[in-house]
Amino acid sequence: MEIFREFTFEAAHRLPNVPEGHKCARLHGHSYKVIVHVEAPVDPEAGWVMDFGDLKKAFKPLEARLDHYYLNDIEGLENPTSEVLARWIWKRLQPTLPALSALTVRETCTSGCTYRGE
Ligand SMILES: Nc1nc2c(c(=O)[nH]1)N=C([C@H](O)[C@H](O)COP(=O)(O)OP(=O)(O)OP(=O)(O)O)CN2
Ligand SMILES: [Zn+2]
Repeated sequence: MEIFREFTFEAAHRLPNVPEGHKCARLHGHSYKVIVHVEAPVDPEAGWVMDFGDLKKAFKPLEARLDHYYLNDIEGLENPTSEVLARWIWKRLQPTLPALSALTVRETCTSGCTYRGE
């Protein structure tokens, strides 16, 4: 079964590689939403895949690194598109969450991406 937990953080960014005149070349911010999915069998004794609280603990260091920062200043996020950010988070979360199955990064209510580690 697959479970998920949603996290939010606020951050500023600009996209340095967009075509000239693109609005996203300008400094702006987002209330990012990250949805972390974990897939594993339901433990028959506990009745859950894993404790949502442990998911929260696993994401905490990432939230601390991203919340209220200028993403372009962070190593690996010099071009902080949703896609780059999803891969960046995956790489850092997967070692502590080996059952990580999908990661959705939403920049706005209507835009985002889902990464499955491919
Ligand atoms: N594939 C991607 N396209 C875009 C990304 C991205 O990360 N991956 N990022 C942006 C910008 O960061 C932009 O801030 C968000 O884009 P957009 O959805 O266009 O945002 P708006 O809220 O301004 O949308 P409108 O409906 O036009 O108001 C751009 N593209
Ligand atoms: Zn943006």
